[in-house]
Amino acid sequence: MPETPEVDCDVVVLGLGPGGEHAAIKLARAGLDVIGIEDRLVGGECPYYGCVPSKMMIAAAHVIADVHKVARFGGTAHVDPDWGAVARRIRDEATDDWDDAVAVKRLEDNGARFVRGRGVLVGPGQVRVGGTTYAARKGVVLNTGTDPAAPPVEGLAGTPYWTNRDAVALTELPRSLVVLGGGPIGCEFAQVFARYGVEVTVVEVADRLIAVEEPEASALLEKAFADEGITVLTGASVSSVRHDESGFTLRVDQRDVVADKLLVAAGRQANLDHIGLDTVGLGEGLKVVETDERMRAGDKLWAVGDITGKGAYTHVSMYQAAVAVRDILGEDGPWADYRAVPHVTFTAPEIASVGLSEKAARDQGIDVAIGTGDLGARGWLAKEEGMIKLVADRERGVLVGGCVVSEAGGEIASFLEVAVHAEIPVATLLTMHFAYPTYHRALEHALKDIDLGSS
Ligand SMILES: Cc1cc2nc3c(=O)[nH]c(=O)nc-3n(C[C@H](O)[C@H](O)[C@H](O)COP(=O)(O)OP(=O)(O)OC[C@H]3O[C@@H](n4cnc5c(N)ncnc54)[C@H](O)[C@@H]3O)c2cc1C
Ligand SMILES: NC(=O)c1ccc[n+]([C@@H]2O[C@H](COP(=O)([O-])OP(=O)(O)OC[C@H]3O[C@@H](n4cnc5c(N)ncnc54)[C@H](O)[C@@H]3O)[C@@H](O)[C@H]2O)c1
Repeated sequence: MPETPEVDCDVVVLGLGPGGEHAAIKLARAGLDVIGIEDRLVGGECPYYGCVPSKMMIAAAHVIADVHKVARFGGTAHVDPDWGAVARRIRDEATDDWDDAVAVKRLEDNGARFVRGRGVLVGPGQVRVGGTTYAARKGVVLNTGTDPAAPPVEGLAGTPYWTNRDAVALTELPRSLVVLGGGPIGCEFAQVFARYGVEVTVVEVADRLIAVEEPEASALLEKAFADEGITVLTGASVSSVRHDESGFTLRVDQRDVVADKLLVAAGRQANLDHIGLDTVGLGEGLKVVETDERMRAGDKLWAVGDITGKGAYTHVSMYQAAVAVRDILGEDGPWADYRAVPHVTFTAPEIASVGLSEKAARDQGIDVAIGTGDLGARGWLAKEEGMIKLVADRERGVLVGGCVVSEAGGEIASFLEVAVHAEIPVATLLTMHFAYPTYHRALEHALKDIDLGSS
């Protein structure tokens, strides 16, 4: 038997999503011999199929919808939506027609070596691609990310349903669409397509949209969707899916829901099967890879990104990559801390959260005090509905979480990120100035609403 060719290096990065790409470039710039291995496109889901194209679609859809506000303030305006312009921008400006040549060049220009192919762990610090083994003296950074998951619904597997990867590449829109799953992906796409004139139905098995968020946030989003003519079926159980030349038929509880196209946005599955985890002592069939505060997952192994189960967000993946890089370079932290992880669903209104929800805080046994408020003077001026909900630890007198539902909610929530991260006492926050009439001034009212008692 001929020996498998072996290529030595300091670090192999297996999977080049946002975190893997970041780690490979940082480590190579620090002088290490790095090999990055990617099966599809360098950069992963975010630039080609996720955040970037979806947010381009959202930017366009929100502008289109804003035209309809003219009548509410006085005046008339007319808009002719053109999906072709959005599709061209995604193809040309966001994805280079789904070509990663620029990203590969950036990797190599920074000193890393690149291998295209599917890598499999074959032992601590060892990854095989095709017939070649890449042996990493320091170890492997695992960043294999997720694929769209298909729920086990009868008939679904044999149909030409879409996932996010199809949705971002559409050049023409259907007349009608069912979105299966009312999480962040389903809701963002549902609103974009509805704003471009598609008749949209969202089918969600949970009793509310984006069920990980505060119930008050879900209620506001459901109202906004209803106002825009999006049909939302919550607590809805899909027993079968059929497809023929007239389109899709979903059996939802006791009725049929019919549409031209079906978008499945019912969650993700981690790319952890058949990648050789058993060869590094982790076993097969894992849903997430457990890591310590340095992102170490085992002997000569670090893991970053969605596969760690700490929040499937680009900023988490890149944060974790920076932590792993520090550990690999022998630096002394800071290590991973998830108390103030933010996340934003870019619907209108935007739902932005930081840290713990009320339920999560209570589940942790925290003595919870809640403060709520509306969007204050600016909300009233702009005729925007929204809300602020703050979650405080009464014992420590600090915020442990918060949710802002508002236009630009993600920006307003940066205040809460600082407050939760730096554990600034609520009493100190209340001594601040809050500009009038901003949205963030509404935070002051919600802070005043928190009853910290006498402790
Ligand atoms: C529609 C949509 C919208 C989103 N919007 C946002 C947003 O607004 N903000 C936000 O923060 N997050 C958003 N996300 C989530 C975000 O895209 C992910 O959290 C982000 O991509 C980080 O993923 P990751 O680093 O784990 O790896 P991924 O991006 O999943 O990349 C992993 C890479 O590993 C490669 N790979 C897998 N297995 C192998 C193997 N065996 N060998 C070689 N290569 C392999 C894959 O081909 C892939 O390129 C969105 C996601 C979607 C789908
Ligand atoms: N703006 C952002 O930051 C952003 C945007 C999109 C996605 N993401 C990330 O990507 C992750 C994945 O997003 P997602 O929306 O696909 O997943 P998700 O798991 O967050 O939501 C999926 C939804 O589908 C529902 N569902 C599952 N099976 C179903 C069925 N058979 N019938 C009806 N409903 C069903 C679930 O109850 C859930 O509400 C998110 O959790 C988030 O971390 C982030």
